[in-house]
Amino acid sequence: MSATEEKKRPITPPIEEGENKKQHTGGKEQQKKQPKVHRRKYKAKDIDQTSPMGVLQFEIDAILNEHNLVKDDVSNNMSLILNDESAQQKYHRVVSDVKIELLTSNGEGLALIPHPDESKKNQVCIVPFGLPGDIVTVKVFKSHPLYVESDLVSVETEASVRDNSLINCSYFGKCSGCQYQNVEYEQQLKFKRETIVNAYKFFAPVLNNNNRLPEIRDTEPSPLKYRYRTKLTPHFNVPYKKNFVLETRPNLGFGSKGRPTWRKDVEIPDGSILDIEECTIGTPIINIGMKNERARFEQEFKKYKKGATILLREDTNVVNNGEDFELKEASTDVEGKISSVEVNIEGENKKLVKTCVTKSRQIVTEYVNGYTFEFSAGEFFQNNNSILPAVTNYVKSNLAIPNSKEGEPNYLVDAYCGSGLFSITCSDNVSKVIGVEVSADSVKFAERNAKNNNIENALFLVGKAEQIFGSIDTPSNRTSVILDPPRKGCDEVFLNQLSDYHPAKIVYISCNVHSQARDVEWFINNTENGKDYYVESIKGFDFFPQTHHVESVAVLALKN
Ligand SMILES: C[S@@+](CC[C@H](N)C(=O)[O-])C[C@H]1O[C@@H](n2cnc3c(N)ncnc32)[C@H](O)[C@@H]1O
Repeated sequence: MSATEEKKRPITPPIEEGENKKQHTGGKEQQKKQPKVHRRKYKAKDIDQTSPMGVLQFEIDAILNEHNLVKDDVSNNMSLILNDESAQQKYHRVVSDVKIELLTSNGEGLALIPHPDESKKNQVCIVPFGLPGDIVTVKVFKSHPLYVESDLVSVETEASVRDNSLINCSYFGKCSGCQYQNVEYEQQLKFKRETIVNAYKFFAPVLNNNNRLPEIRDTEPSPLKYRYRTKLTPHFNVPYKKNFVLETRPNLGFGSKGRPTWRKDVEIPDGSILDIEECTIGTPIINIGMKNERARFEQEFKKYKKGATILLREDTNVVNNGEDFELKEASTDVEGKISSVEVNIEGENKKLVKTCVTKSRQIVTEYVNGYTFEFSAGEFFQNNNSILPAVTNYVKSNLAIPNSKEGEPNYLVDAYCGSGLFSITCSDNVSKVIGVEVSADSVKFAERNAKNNNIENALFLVGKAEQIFGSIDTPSNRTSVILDPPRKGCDEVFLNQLSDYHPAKIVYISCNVHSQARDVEWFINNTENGKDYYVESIKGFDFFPQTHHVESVAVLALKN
């Protein structure tokens, strides 16, 4: 055996996990001390079931069910893959003739491919940018106990939903931001509705299996399909080395999704961060800001000792036509002039003057349905301004308490209210609004926003939603509650209190329909008064066209 062959040998013999090592060391001479062999073990990470990785487990079950398979039929020998280089090569290979069967909630294709080790077995393979019906070639590059990850190499037969001529961005197919640019918009909306259907199937099985869910409504389209995102955060990396000085400008842009090669019309350079000059889902002023900040970075990158994120947040100044106005601090062009974009408001004698703010503590303004909202540029605010009138109107129309008599008072509790978007836009239909929010900073803005919009019936409290009901004195049978929690959803403490409070209506808005479905199931089936409610409607809103994301609004009402 030559020296090079020697080097290629596996580091350790391929011992199965749990196998008695003595079997391999039998014989007297084996009593001698053997050098300790370090074997790598697969460590499963704790995952939130409602995160994309958690949802994937349900999606794997779905594809297995479809083929009458069980998990053993697709399992991978992780001990072997981690400890045996030749096994690794066998697993991480190119596979052709792969049929994409499902789309995950993360917007990736899911397929079954032959197992590299056992002819009777298969593997579940994730194929980013693969669409249901595509026949593709993939390169498997990472293995997990029940699935493998791959890059899309080429598309041999295109799915009927694929139309690559629709692609609007030269980085689509490698950038991790968009998944659906090559799908007609109507079809994107259908995919998103399917995500909601599946979320309730996976996370609300009791309600789903007992026909206690309404038909999921059609997804509400975004008025803007591109150029809608009012916030972008391009970033860059600097290698971590002592006294390291950057010689060339690092890539500034967004994370890449593997190393796919399927786009034959453009060559997208590799890199964990793609260098992106323009993002077609960002608003015009955000892209002007991106150009300005890239030019500045070109001059200043040597100053950076570590990677960073650049904030680009749209700021909207409402200006009466013909009135003089001064622009606040914002991104400037190479000549030091503040960049701005003007938009006329139809039928009104005012215009919107938009700039791009880069400082996270700076106060910015959004204009929604005639209301203005101020908040810190780095804080949460919905990122697609164009769909906000439709969403806020929908929420408002669903707060009405059934069988109300003329003149009867009615109240609104807006849990997780942020800087007051729903409290304020829904305030004119109700006697009093109480907004609750954990961030004191956001509450200050909610109060300020109520004042600026001449809203006098709103009160905002700093506190955890889980602790609010003690301090809320509105009669529950005349009160509707809005929930708009972060991605992880509500906790059981909150849902129990909500059930004890027993409001007349609940409108639950969510950017993670999986945690929403879990919470709705738990609220109705596990809380004291949950049985008094039914799910009146569920509808998706497309805040992020071209991507897999969908927001969902579920309305719960009291049974008669
Ligand atoms: C998805 S945002 C919604 C904000 C607001 N409804 C809007 O649309 O602008 C969720 C908000 O919940 C707040 N939050 C997070 N955990 C909370 C908790 N336990 N109690 C109250 N608010 C919380 C966050 O600070 C954030 O403002």
